[in-house]
Amino acid sequence: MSERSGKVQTVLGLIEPDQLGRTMTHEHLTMTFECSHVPPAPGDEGLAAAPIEMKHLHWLQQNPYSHQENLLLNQEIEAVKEELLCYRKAGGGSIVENTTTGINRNLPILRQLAKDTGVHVIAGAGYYVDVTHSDETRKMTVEKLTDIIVSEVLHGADGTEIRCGVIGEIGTSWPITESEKKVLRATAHAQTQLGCPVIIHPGRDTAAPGEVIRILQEAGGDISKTVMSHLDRTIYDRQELLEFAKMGSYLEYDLFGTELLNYPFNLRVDMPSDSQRVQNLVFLVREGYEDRILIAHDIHTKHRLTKYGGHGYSHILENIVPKMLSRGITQNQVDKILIENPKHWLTFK
Ligand SMILES: CC(=O)NCCS(=O)(=O)O
Repeated sequence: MSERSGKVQTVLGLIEPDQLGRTMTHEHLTMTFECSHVPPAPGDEGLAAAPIEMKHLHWLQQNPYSHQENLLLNQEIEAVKEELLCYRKAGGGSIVENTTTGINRNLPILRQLAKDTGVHVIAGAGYYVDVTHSDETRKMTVEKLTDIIVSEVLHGADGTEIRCGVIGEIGTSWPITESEKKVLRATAHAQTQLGCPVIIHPGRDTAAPGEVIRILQEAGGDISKTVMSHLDRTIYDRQELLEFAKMGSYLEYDLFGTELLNYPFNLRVDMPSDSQRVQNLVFLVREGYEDRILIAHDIHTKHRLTKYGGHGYSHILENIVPKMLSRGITQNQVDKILIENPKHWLTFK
């Protein structure tokens, strides 16, 4: 038993699980996403370099990764603070902030935002995808990576004493690279030592989530305490979804608010609409998975903030929950998805 057992670790310290309230399990409050810049289509260079303006909003919504400035969420601390205050007013209690090494985690800012807004913020330990791994990271052994991840949870990360409360989002590509496999094994070893929650960013291929779970399992990870993120853009076939669900991880639909015709990272993917995401939740609930579902918006670019005409952090509470209820998901099931499931996932063993 450690001091963390039975508790949730926020950037302001340990809290009782019942204090969490409604929780978005996959968001970013400050990060940079330059690693995922997509060159604009020929002819769009001017739009890609122009300041963000109302008249360009539709283009930005359809090409979010082709606009360099849009990838700098770290420039919007004041706007994010305002949005978190709105999130609280809308009934939100907590946010899991998934920014890991490679996309500019900033723990002092997370702590300040938590202090200023009263929203519980849980920070993420570990590493994002391979393209962001430093040479030093690539050379590390699994043991060294494990020690670093454990230390980020026990003692604090990035030279601060601010502690992470989950491992992840741990980034993986497709195919999974050797460096990413080492980080996955280190994640499983750290989870075994700490009894903590884990969250994974899978590569953009239907086979990716299952492969990640197999690697974690072989390294001794606790799959029942692991979240598979971004299922929206990763597994679309219902039979394949059920096969994956049987592996036992939490199933996360975390791109609510993203309505995108061409998904630039995998043009074969038809990004679902919010209505289709809700249909997937209804399907999983009917198949008996209401205890395994988590949802969020994964805000990681400027244009999704209300300041820029986006949906903000309260979209699920204000718009998606009523839609879920109107499609036959009960209030009790909504509470499971937004309160009980996050609580069980985030509580240290
Ligand atoms: C920050 C992050 O990794 N978001 C996921 C974007 S993706 O397009 O679903 O991979």
